[in-house]
Amino acid sequence: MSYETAKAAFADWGVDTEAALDRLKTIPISMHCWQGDDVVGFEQKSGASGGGIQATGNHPGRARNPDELRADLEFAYSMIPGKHRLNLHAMYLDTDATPDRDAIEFQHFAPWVDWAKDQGIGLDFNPTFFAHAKADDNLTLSHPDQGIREFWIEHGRRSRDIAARMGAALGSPCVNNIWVPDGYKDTPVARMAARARLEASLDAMLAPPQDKAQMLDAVESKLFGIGVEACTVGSHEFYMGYAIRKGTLLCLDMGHFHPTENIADKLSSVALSLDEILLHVSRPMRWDSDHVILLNDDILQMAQELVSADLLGRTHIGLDFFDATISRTAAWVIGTRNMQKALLRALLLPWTALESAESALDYTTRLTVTEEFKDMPFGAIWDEFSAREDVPNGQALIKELDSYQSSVSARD
Ligand SMILES: C[C@H](O)[C@H](O)[C@@H](O)C(=O)CO
Ligand SMILES: [Mn+2]
Repeated sequence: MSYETAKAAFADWGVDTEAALDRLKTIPISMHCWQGDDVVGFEQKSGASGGGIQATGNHPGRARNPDELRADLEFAYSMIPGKHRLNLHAMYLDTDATPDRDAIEFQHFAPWVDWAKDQGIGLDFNPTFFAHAKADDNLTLSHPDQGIREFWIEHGRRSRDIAARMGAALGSPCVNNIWVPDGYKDTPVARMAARARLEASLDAMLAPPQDKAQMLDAVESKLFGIGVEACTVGSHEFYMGYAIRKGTLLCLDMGHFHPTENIADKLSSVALSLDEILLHVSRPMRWDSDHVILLNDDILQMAQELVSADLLGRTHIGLDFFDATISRTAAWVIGTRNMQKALLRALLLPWTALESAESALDYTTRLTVTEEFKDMPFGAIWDEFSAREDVPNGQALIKELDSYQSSVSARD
């Protein structure tokens, strides 16, 4: 179907496709660097990612150094319409120096900032509280040992400084997201003590003031992880309370809740108490939290909530998945485009009609409209968006993904 025909079909329902395309173009997605190398990082050491997160698979082409990762990212961005961001973890420093985590500085990340400037993209950042000998107990900021806590507090403080410098250099606030793996494999007896230590460490870490125009603090909860099945110190309730009391962003990771819980339903609840939200868009499956996102009901409902609750202006959308069984660049491209497609579909819904049906308790009309809309020509609108942004679709996209993958397959 041509764009003009599809546009007319949406106009019949009072939906302006041009307004939807204009809005979609302005929504950046923060692509996570760690999909490109299986969460290994560039600290000039070997070892597993730890912290209960693990990429499985051995598809050829893993980026082995910052240059390879940047090349892969550039390719991925060229297959995704619009301008996006990069979400960098502290263990992806680019330097010949070998600073420990409590000694990282902005200069160790300067090549990333220069590159981001060249690309015209913003950066987000994360302290790395895993894959380190001082995290081997699965306890970091809540460790009973004060020396270990102080080590990680220093890492966190430095990460905030680095994030602020990144934000200042790029003219766009850098979200610095704190996720710690802290937890217990078996039932602990002193949960309160662990949570009090985590809170005190976070307070110490966040004490130095930062300019919100340069960096924004975010905290991320989790229900459980491999090796910490019984208790996660930074649970949802812990961080929701912390974020509300301290004025940080709350990071909602779609893979960090019980499988029957729904992020779409949480957004409006937390948004009434928080200024801004960070999303880690992911796809949980059984006990794993990080499959490449599909254009499925979870993602569609979340995007609908962002649009209907008018939350796009205060929600930072980041991705968080890692799959080493498929082309890593294809994973980024598929996942990011799916997030955009979900947003586009949400922007193309007849919200006025739906909301007036709901407020009139006319649930029959609400259901009829949402079901009829499933047959609307969303694909033609996406095709138009991609064409305007000079990005391929369908078989042309597959050809590009295959050809890039072939060019990196010889990496060992
Ligand atoms: C690498 C990320 O920090 C990590 O995935 C975190 O965000 C998380 O979700 C851990 O399960
Ligand atoms: Mn996450």
